[in-house]
Amino acid sequence: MPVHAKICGLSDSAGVDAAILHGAAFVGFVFYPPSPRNVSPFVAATLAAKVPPHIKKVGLFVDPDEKLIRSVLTNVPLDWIQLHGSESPERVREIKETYSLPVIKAIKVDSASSLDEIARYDEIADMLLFDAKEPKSMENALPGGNGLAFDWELLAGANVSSPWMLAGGLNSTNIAEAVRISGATLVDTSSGVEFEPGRKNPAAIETFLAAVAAIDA
Ligand SMILES: O=C(O)c1ccccc1N[C@@H]1O[C@H](COP(=O)(O)O)[C@@H](O)[C@H]1O
Repeated sequence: MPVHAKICGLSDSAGVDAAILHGAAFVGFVFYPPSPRNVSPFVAATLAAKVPPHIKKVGLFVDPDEKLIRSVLTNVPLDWIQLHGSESPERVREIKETYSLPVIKAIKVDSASSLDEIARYDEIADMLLFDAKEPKSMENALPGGNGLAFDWELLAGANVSSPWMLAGGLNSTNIAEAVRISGATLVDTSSGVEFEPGRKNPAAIETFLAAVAAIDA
């Protein structure tokens, strides 16, 4: 089965162009001010205008309030909302219904028990995304986008009925193994295609997407 990729945390034209040219299925913009990848609705609107309709535009939020979501959606024609905080199932449902957009809910994984969360969101979110849980010991950790991988074996036997995406520390050198072990058909990267946090590397985006395209999942 083919594997499709999301390139997240895009904040400039060169990164967006590389994602489009080399076959991303999704592009992501971060609307979370503490992140080095945060973009204003104005910048995101300019970048989103470059994206052809077959590539889906995802807006990433962390426990967003209505004011933030509205200010983004007024300017940026998102196709998906990604919720990467501690949003409850009720809040996920509310956001879906209020904005009539499909929602990706991130589940943070650090052990088998993390997967208990699947049952809480599986019938509510339109897609789940598995990312590494940020370790308490990590200084300046973000709620995601820390470039950390988790034990992909945990997903091998997981019972998920919604579509799901693998994230967390993925790059061109580990993506084939990550897909082989986890069984993912959708993958997401941000840190793995950067020069430094918040500065995407177009050549690394190209290499990552080529590695994804070469996978015979
Ligand atoms: O990228 C961020 O700055 C970010 C901030 C807050 C929540 C999530 C964030 N990023 C998302 O985390 C996963 C994994 O990223 P990485 O490849 O390990 O860097 C991915 O969905 C990012 O978009």
